Amino acid sequence: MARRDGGAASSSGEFKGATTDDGGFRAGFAVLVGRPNAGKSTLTNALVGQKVAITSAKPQTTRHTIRGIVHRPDAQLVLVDTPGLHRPRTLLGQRLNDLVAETLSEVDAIGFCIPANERIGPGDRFIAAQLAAVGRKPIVAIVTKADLADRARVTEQLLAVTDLGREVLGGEGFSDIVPVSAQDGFQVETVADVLVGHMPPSPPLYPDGELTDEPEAVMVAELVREAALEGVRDELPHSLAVVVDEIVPREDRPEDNPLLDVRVNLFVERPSQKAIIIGRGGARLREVGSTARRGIEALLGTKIYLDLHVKVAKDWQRDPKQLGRLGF
Ligand SMILES: Nc1nc2c(ncn2[C@@H]2O[C@H](COP(=O)(O)OP(=O)(O)OP(=O)(O)O)[C@@H](O)[C@H]2O)c(=O)[nH]1
Repeated sequence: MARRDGGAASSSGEFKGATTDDGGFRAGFAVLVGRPNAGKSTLTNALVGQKVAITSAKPQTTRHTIRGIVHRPDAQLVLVDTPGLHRPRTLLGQRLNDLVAETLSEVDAIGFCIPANERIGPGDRFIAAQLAAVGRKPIVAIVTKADLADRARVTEQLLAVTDLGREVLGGEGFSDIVPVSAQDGFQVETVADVLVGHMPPSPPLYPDGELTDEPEAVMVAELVREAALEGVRDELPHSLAVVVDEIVPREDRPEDNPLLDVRVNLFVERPSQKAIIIGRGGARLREVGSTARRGIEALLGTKIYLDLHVKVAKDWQRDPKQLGRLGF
């Protein structure tokens, strides 16, 4: 474990408490950005305390903006989990980046996730430059995966992140720098405190207990997507789009034992990718189906029949009409 004595470094030298001066409530929006695999989804889940965003060992899995809501007695923090900011290579990439830019302009604070165990690279610099362009927003640097680095390495990374902030943002750089491990809970509270400190005085924005405002279909699609990408090669995440066709109650079921029919289409770009998803004799698709079904049943709280169809939609990433049809 890296730093148990952590705490947050604030450029102004003071720690910003959660409540307003008059002890009032704070509420607002924060977004976590960072390159693919930086740990954004895992941190969102740790902050919210329940699995809402979908994590995966493969980059680029968070295609939709998913909000998790941190409810506290003194504050409400609405977290938006974006896809990784990255250089646009395809039309889809451009649309994702537009989505990110739009999201950034609407939030009260930005959490910039940088893994403790990897050197700062061109991807991080690119994102930092994008953030600098957003203007005067509090940007909190969050050094993630602190459990994967020893104490000396975490310290070194905190210094490197400080330098990056001063260099790219100018002045004092990042408003705060916080090391965290979402995996073992180290400093997750501190990240929440620091982000809440940047929220404006406001009554709660959402009713208590609400964890996400994503439509169920999007979360169902994400669960299928996560299952389909489990253990596959790097090229597939970009080439897979999952669209829920329908979720309908099966007729003639007893009231105390309902069943939902969930029909989902998986679009890939090439027949070879279709073969990967389906597997020999359909074995892999069956596995994807049963993994996704368990998640969807837990999400919807009812038994489902999951019907998966894999289709080839050639170059769907580059074709605006296809993108529209796929819901992007
Ligand atoms: N050891 C350790 N692993 C972590 C931690 N946070 C995330 N990970 C792992 O890092 C990988 C990527 O984490 P995600 O949370 O999916 O990363 P992301 O930034 O949301 O990734 P994209 O959706 O691709 O943008 C997963 O395998 C996580 O289990 C952490 O605090 N400690």
